[in-house]
Amino acid sequence: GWGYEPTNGPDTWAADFPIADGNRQSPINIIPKEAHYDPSLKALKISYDPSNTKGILNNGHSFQVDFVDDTDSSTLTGGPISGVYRLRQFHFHWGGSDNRGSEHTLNGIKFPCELHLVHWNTKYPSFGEAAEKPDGLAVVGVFLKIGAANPRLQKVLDALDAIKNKGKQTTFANFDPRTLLPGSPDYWTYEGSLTTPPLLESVTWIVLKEPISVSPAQMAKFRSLLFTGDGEAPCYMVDNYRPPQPLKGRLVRASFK
Ligand SMILES: O=C(Nc1cc(S(=O)(=O)[N+](=O)[O-])cc([N+](=O)[O-])c1O)Nc1c(F)c(F)c(F)c(F)c1F
Ligand SMILES: [Zn+2]
Repeated sequence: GWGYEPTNGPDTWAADFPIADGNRQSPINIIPKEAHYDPSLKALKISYDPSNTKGILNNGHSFQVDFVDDTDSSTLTGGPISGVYRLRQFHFHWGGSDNRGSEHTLNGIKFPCELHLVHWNTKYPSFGEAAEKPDGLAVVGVFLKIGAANPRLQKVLDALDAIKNKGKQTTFANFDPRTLLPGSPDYWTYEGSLTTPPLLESVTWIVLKEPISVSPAQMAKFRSLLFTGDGEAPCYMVDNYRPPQPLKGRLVRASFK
């Protein structure tokens, strides 16, 4: 199956997922000077219920923290979206060293890691249905930059020893993803896609301007995970990011001047 190695990585995905060469693919390089300030953009309204936390899973491409999404208790509204989007899961993308790892870039600069909080539009009956619609998903992206250790990340990182291999999952409860968000509400937004197969063009991207911090030791924790299953030749889970894709005439809007 698809992955991030030379034989199955981003340059090979178009063979099985032709939409990889589509007109609204993600991620992109964000050039702040070329973004359009849109005064009509609302503030993001994020309210998560930590008791919705369901578990943490090594899915072979990243690790994800899943949330119960059968009620409107953990939602995203406002910003560039209309209606109510429910939090489904969050996950990260990161590099084998601190000079790479993020999917979105800023003026061509890569960050060592990027957090994605995946939400789906409740005007559709399910996540799977929403993922097939042009306004079905909203993903909030947060850059992580090297600095002081981030205490908010630690609870997530401490769970990784239990999910070292692909397919492993463990209990994870009462986590508030809001604690991972930066102080500034400023964001860029554009219409894009999932950045992993099936690369569906159903995502309104909301990329926050202010990064959060992560320490080198914490980055080493991310890099201790394995792409591979128990009993397979071990391959460290690093460089699980897709590089920026062509903008193809899309507008990037900014919520701030
Ligand atoms: O649920 C998904 N989560 C997800 C998205 C991304 S993402 O990078 O594409 N993203 O949107 O942030 C990265 C990872 N990850 O663990 O790395 C993820 O686990 N993907 C997903 C899927 F697997 C499907 F089979 C499908 F039909 C669908 F609609 C989906 F949206
Ligand atoms: Zn992602």
